[in-house]
Amino acid sequence: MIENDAETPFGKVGDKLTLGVAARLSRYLQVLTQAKKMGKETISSQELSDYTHVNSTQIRRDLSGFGKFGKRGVGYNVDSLVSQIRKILRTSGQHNIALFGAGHLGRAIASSDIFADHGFRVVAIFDNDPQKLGETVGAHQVRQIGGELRQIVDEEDIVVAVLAVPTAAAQPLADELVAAGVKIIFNYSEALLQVPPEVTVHTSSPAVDLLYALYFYLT
Ligand SMILES: NC(=O)c1ccc[n+]([C@@H]2O[C@H](COP(=O)([O-])OP(=O)(O)OC[C@H]3O[C@@H](n4cnc5c(N)ncnc54)[C@H](O)[C@@H]3O)[C@@H](O)[C@H]2O)c1
Repeated sequence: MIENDAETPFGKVGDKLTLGVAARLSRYLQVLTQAKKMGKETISSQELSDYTHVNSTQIRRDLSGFGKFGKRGVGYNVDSLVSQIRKILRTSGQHNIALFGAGHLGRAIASSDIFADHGFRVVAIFDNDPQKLGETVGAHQVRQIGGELRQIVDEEDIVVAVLAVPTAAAQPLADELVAAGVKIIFNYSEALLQVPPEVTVHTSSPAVDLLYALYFYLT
């Protein structure tokens, strides 16, 4: 178990990680979480490399501080690595999400466990189409975004807003979310969102992911 001020290969647990380290650890975590779901108990650095495209020397270096369970020939213990990396990424525990847009994508997200697997829980779903109000999507009834957004963000302890709305709707919505105190926006639209520095935007684009895959194919 890593304490909050414990040393890790990346400094103390409370220290800020570089973007590169955070990105690599997130990718390891994604693979490890899936491996755990599939009942895999150990994983080698080569397997992690195959799934993440990070070279295995870099992986061994990143995980060298976790050597206690990175036994030669056996590989890393999946369970231990998941909890250690979660601790370093400070993603242990539950984090609440509000979903905006109850259309095709919003419904798919609300009914799947893609976020739940990583400790994220959808606690509210919003849509501005009056016809969708009150519809049940996943485990929730669709709500309308109203003046009480800040109150809901506070009461439900919402950390992340997931935007599954048309591109044209994304910026005005982001402005409302920033005003309501949301600190992380996960944007599925194509909009290039402008937010103040204290707010983080992550834009998910399958085409960009595909370009990344293409790069490995071509090189
Ligand atoms: N990155 C990805 O993997 C990915 C995949 C599919 C779709 N998308 C994007 O996700 C978005 C949604 O796609 P979709 O297919 O679900 O569209 P959709 O039209 O089925 O659903 C959009 C929903 O957003 C609602 N909406 C519009 N303005 C809103 C606002 N201001 N507040 C709250 N709700 C609002 C609409 O009423 C509708 O229910 C689009 O921007 C699309 O390009 C991204």
